[in-house]
Amino acid sequence: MIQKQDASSSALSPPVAPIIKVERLVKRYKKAETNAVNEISFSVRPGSLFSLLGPNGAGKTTTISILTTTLQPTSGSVMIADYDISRQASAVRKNIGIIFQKPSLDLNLTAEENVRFHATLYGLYPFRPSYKTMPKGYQQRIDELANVLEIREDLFKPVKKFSGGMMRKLEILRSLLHNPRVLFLDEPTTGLDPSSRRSLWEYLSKVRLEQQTTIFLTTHYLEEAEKADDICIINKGNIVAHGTPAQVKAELVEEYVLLDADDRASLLAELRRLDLSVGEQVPFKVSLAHDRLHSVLKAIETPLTLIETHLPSLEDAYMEIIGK
Ligand SMILES: Nc1ncnc2c1ncn2[C@@H]1O[C@H](COP(=O)(O)OP(=O)(O)OP(=O)(O)O)[C@@H](O)[C@H]1O
Repeated sequence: MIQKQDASSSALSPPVAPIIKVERLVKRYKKAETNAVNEISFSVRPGSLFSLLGPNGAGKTTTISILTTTLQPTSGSVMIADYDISRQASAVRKNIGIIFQKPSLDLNLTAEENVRFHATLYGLYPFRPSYKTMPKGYQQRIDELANVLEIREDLFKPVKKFSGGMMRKLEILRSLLHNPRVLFLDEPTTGLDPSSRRSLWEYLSKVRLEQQTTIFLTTHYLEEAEKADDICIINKGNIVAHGTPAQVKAELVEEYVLLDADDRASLLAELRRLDLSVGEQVPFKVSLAHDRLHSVLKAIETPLTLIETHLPSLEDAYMEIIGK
């Protein structure tokens, strides 16, 4: 198992206190025979994009529900922005924004009304009957976010006229209104077409850069997780890999090149002289990181008839882990 628990500290930068710290978290549902989440520990760096990946039933929703204070853990501890989720749940809620799998907008209201009612419900601003009569602070914040998300023009339109992508943007806007330090997204792009999915990602990275928000994401889409700073793969309630996408890939899937030549004896002798790990089977399979490939190929003098590189994708790593 890969576990890079302390990706935040390096020789160049001082260690940064995690914004989320999960320690030995366990959830066992009533009457269940096994733990849905089985003593998992990980931490998330402030301002980073963190992705929790796993197949159906892995324990992602259970974990995100505990972290967002909607489900009680069986044991273990979770700290978010220095608050304990069990003892300081309301302080945790003030510091987080949540976007659930199912949209929760009122289709009969305009976009701005949806945001206004939410803001009033959460005690962020006193209720006023129109946008114009709301406090200046509210108007400025909603304008700023609507500009980032590029839905300024649509703020006063009824939500029932919105596309799926626009609704998602509105939900993001609404969840960011109180400046949360962490935004939780549970499979946010499920049901969106590829172009809405792409633009949602652009908006999320913009928001992350401009608002310094930490993003905690669960997804089934590997290409989305590949954009994350850190990923954590869970399967049957256990962490099976944790690190940057590159670390997960590098440690789980081998990078190699297949080489062949008419004069195989000469090629094999050369590969061995270059101190490369290679078997007798043809074509020769040479374990080689891609950054060394060029120099090794230049050093080989035997004329080659085959050069085939194999670079692992996160998908390869994922299938490798989940298949076990
Ligand atoms: N309310 C519940 N009562 C009993 N068992 C549950 C409950 N919710 C989830 N489980 C079980 O806990 C395990 C983890 O489920 P969870 O929903 O957290 O997985 P997931 O990774 O979010 O899956 P998916 O990708 O399908 O949403 C599964 O075995 C599931 O059957």
